[in-house]
Amino acid sequence: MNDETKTPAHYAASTLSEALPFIQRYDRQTVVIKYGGHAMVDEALSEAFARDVVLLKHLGVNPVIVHGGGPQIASLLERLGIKSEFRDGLRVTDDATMEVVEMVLSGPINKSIVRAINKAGGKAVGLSGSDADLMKVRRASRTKKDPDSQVEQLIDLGFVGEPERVDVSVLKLLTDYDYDFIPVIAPVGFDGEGKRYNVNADTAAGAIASALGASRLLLLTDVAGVLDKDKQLIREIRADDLDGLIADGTVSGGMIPKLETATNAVKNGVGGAVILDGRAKHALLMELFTEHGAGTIVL
Ligand SMILES: Nc1ncnc2c1ncn2[C@@H]1O[C@H](COP(=O)(O)OP(=O)(O)O)[C@@H](O)[C@H]1O
Ligand SMILES: CC(=O)N[C@@H](CCC(=O)OP(=O)(O)O)C(=O)O
Repeated sequence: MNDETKTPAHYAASTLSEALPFIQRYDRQTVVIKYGGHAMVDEALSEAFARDVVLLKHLGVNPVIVHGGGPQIASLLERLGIKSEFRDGLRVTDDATMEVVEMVLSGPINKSIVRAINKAGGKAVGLSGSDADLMKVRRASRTKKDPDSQVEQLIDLGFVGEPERVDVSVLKLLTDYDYDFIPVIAPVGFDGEGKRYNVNADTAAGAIASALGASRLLLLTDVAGVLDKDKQLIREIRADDLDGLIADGTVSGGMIPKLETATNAVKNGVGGAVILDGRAKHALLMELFTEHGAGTIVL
């Protein structure tokens, strides 16, 4: 049969057939998907995302979702007249901010993702890092050189947490093949005293992917991947390149914790971490089940 006589159904069937080696590669493998706040603003895209997650599950992959919600937190903080600032891509979090962060992440955002997946035929379960001892954190600290004295100064980020210990037992239970649940996790952790902490969603996803020994960590965001100074997509980054990319200003803002997460996850045994465009329909399927992949892979 030549190409002219092929119908769309023929193309669909051959696409499915070409996906076989990828379906075999990811059979029963855990893939942690970080669903960023910027990638969830469009309702049609959110529905497509939920359908793709359910399809992954039916194809034998074990998807675990960790979500963000930065823009949604920002909008509620603004409505409440609470000022917010970021340092090194992390939101400085005081008491009042923490209240809003937990309200937004563990409330409407988490539940809307759960409902979208369930509507598409999956069985999603909403959790936060505070459930079942999932994500114990320590207070995050950052330092900055004073430009005049060149002395390192401590930056206080307030209630920002860095994962210290991830207990994946609840995730193992939920994703057991007898039950087939899809965990959807809000990045709110707790410390040894039971205090709640705001964790950057990329960082949370990376820690969970490492603890699960995931084959892939997919970080969905609102850019095509990591861009160079000429705004061209960088297809591959090695862990050793990161410091240089930060130092020369190629990456900044929210891309810093994203790349730190990706490189740490790979160092900790995750098969590969990919930063990809959540605004592109079926980005997940393209990345996992086609030759082409999408975005920037960190190896
Ligand atoms: N080199 C870079 N390539 C791509 N994006 C970059 C780069 N440096 C900084 N960024 C910024 O990082 C943002 C992605 O991080 P963030 O806003 O935290 O996303 P998300 O909410 O999806 O986690 C991009 O929208 C872009 O503004
Ligand atoms: C400490 C810190 O910065 N926490 C983030 C948590 C949400 C998040 O990471 O959301 P996105 O992935 O959509 O950016 C915040 O408060 O915005």
